[in-house]
Amino acid sequence: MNLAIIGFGNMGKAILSGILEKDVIKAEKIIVADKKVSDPNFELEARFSKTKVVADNLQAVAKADLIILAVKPQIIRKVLEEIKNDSKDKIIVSVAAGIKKSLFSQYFGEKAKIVRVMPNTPALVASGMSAIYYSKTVKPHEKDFIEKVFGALGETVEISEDKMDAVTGLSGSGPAFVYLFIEALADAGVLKGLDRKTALKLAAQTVKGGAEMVLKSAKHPAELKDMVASPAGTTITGLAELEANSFRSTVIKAVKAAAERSEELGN
Ligand SMILES: NC(=O)C1=CN([C@@H]2O[C@H](COP(=O)(O)OP(=O)(O)OC[C@H]3O[C@@H](n4cnc5c(N)ncnc54)[C@H](O)[C@@H]3O)[C@@H](O)[C@H]2O)C=CC1
Ligand SMILES: O=C(O)[C@@H]1CCC=N1
Repeated sequence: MNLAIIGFGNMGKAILSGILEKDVIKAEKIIVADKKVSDPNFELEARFSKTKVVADNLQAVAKADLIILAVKPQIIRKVLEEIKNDSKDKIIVSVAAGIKKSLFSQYFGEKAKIVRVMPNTPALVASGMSAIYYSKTVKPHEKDFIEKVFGALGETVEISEDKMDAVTGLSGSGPAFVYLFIEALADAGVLKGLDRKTALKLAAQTVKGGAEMVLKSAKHPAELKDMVASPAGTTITGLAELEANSFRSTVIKAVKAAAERSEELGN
């Protein structure tokens, strides 16, 4: 498989990192295109030095069997217009939030092999979560290969397209919500006298440990919460404060708003 990645920003880099790290596709078979490459100040990080990086999208797609589109939803139409004649019969994988299969069909035809993926940035440390939707025309061995590509970035799950906006609000945008929580925990630690470095480590490891408990213990989060909260203790006092300030309701509203924004981007 020859791979082209169009868009070499946060997500394009995260995907390439995972592919190279797990050796899913050899660097020599990958070509990356990003218009910023033509900027005289553009510098390629050493870890990507074996991969060909160009400014011209058409050069990237010319020999590709698989094209990963990692440009912003707002400019994807422009890129599709540019590559449409040179990309028929190739597998098109888009990570763009909100952009539906029906748009790709307009450019590549109804029978085109379209895959939509919603990854997240923890992919950079192989702890990503990617939800994948395959159009019916994608063959089982092609699905296996794409599963391997995104499996190199962390966990994967197959979903129907109508769930993609919900996934985008939850696991696509979710890391940013988690970082805000970690930052707030650390700030609180600093407020109570911890140094910043220690506070941040305590906060991040607490979130990581909590997540691992949910994933590995098979216990409901409510049961795990109850295990922490001693009668008349510290935890229940803190939990009461979170409830009084609508913590859960606020998180639900944040994910809902992000999912609705994803819907809007597709319209
Ligand atoms: N950042 C994230 O956490 C996630 C992003 N996504 C999706 O990934 C896509 C990319 O997002 P980011 O990487 O965050 O954005 P970004 O802004 O970091 O990267 C986009 C890249 O596209 C390049 N670009 C702009 N116009 C171009 C053109 N005409 N041809 C080729 N390249 C061009 C830009 O120079 C930039 O390097 C978006 O569609 C987003 O919805 C999906 C899941 C998570
Ligand atoms: O903020 C965004 O639009 C992208 C999609 C999911 C995460 N980042």
